[in-house]
Amino acid sequence: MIRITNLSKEYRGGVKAVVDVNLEVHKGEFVALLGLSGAGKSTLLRCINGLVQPTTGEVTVANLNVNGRSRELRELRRRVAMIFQQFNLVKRLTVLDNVLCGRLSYCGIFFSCCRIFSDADRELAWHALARVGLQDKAFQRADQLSGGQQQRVGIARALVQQPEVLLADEPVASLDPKSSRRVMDILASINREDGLTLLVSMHDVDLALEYASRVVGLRDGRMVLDKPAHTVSKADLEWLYQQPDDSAEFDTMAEVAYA
Ligand SMILES: Nc1ncnc2c1ncn2[C@@H]1O[C@H](COP(=O)(O)OP(=O)(O)OP(=O)(O)O)[C@@H](O)[C@H]1O
Repeated sequence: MIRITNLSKEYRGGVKAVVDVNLEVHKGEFVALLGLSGAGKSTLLRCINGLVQPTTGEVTVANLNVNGRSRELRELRRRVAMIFQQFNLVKRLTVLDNVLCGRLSYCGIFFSCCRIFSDADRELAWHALARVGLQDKAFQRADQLSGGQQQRVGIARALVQQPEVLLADEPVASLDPKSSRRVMDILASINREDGLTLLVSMHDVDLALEYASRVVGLRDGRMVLDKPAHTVSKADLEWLYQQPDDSAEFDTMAEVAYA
């Protein structure tokens, strides 16, 4: 479903955020992306949906080239939805209107500018709100909701896009433990019931190991861990989260932890 080949991203100023990453994610997998702050998780996710242009390498999603022609990119943007740590909702719009924003890529320019949605779109939005348990908040302004509720709106917006892949950039980093679990439960049910492929960057290792089927770890932009979640050991995590200063051997260590 997602194929990443020799992907590197160097930002202006010479920061190497992603270094020669090769990764294949299969349909229906639930992959947690782990690593220290600055390890390159967000950059990698953004390269997958075309928000960041890689310096070298290639990404395809469902055989569509992320850096291909603009028509291909438009199609890809429909198939790949993303949710963010800070939710990225339009604060002054209602919850329902925010969810309907997930349909914009299916409308013509006129309809999307005027925010005119079909009955079918509205039905999809109601259904998505029911799935995340927020139908009763449909007509409230988005900024009147708690963080956990706003993230659930973000998920509903992603669902109405009817994507094949859902990328989530630290979706629970700003939430309390109870809200985090609720969001993770919803993501797990979407993965299980809809067969959506999930790639989720996280800082909470326990949650990642509990919910994901596979763990990919980045360190200084390099992929240094790729294992089924149930086989990830304490030593793997210590290695992954070792501060760069702690490990003079890092550069010379040839072997990475793979299944
Ligand atoms: N737009 C940018 N311009 C320049 N450097 C950037 C840019 N975005 C990220 N970086 C740098 O690239 C590196 C990787 O950042 P990235 O945000 O991808 O890491 P991350 O693992 O997602 O971190 P966090 O967990 O803190 O979100 C960091 O050194 C960061 O400072």
